[in-house]
Amino acid sequence: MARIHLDGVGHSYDGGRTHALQPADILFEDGKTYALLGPSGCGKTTMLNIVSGLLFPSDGRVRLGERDVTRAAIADRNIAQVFQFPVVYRSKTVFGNLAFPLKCRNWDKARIERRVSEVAELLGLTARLGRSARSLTADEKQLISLGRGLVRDDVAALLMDEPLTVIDPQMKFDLRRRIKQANERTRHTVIYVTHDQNEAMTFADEILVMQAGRVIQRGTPKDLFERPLNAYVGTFIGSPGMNFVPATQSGGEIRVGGEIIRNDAPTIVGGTLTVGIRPEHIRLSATDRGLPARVIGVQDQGNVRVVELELADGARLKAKLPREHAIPADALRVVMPSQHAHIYADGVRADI
Ligand SMILES: Nc1ncnc2c1ncn2[C@@H]1O[C@H](COP(=O)(O)OP(=O)(O)OP(=O)(O)O)[C@@H](O)[C@H]1O
Repeated sequence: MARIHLDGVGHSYDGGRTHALQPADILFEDGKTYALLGPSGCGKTTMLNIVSGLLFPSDGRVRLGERDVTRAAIADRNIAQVFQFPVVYRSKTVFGNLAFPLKCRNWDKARIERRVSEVAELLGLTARLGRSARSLTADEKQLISLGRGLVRDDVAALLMDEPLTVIDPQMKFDLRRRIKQANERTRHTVIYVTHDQNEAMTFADEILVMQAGRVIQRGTPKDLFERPLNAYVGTFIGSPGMNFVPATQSGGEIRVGGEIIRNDAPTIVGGTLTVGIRPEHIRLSATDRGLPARVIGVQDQGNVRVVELELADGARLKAKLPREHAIPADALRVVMPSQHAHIYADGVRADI
């Protein structure tokens, strides 16, 4: 197990004309689980491949613990990696596949059997240990790839690149929980690439949100949900994403549609002001407090409803309400609790 330090690391695939990964300092602490989250092409796999050694960075140094591994071969890094699509030895049994990384390191037979049976149990593969890998479904083959990633408890880090893409959606939730449990025992440093915010939020101790080759915010799932630093993170995280509604400032007061939403605002110089508020934090009221609004549409999501609203000035926003909360039919008002209403100037958090 080791901390991973990307010291000024960046990468250009075209000799420096453009950077797929902008040079930056990034630290992954020992024993924590990280998710790299962002849309396709933002540089997640590039960063992961630099850590694993599949790619040598064009800028900076990579350190695993105290060791500089910037130009070290993959085999010299003691890292386990799981890819998006299954990589299995078709001629071997499930047991043979899971045992392979341990045999390569000359573990004794009893220790191999113990560890393989633990991992097989964790992934629900026990009954298939004697089967040929060739005969398995794509789901099952990916479980073997995951198992090979998890089987060594002495690796410096475990890197996973969208490892659940081919897994049946019903199984994903359960598998995430199992992988997390396995890791709570081994305390590997894990870096997990995903473009799925649910996956990142449920799996990681800390999430690095990426956009166009940069990490634009890192924090716990709670931090990113409650305190997004910019509109990009606010809308990328959450379902639906954060609402941003036009606002005005006068002294310490921030108003939306003439209503005071905050009275403790710092002086904000320049930029278009908006108030950012999560759909989960909006309340609807039939009393005279709050902003007059009308319902545009209601989306039923089972135990919650997402209500699309329009304010008197035409601004639109969404509220996410528990099913049992009534939606007032007349004189509907939108209440934005001040502790959840954040101020943004040109899409950047301005009240911290
Ligand atoms: N081998 C390569 N040669 C040239 N450009 C590349 C290469 N690999 C990736 N890129 C480019 O680098 C940028 C970052 O790609 P990368 O695969 O790291 O992003 P990603 O966030 O992992 O995306 P995805 O989720 O689609 O895999 C993209 O613009 C991509 O087109």
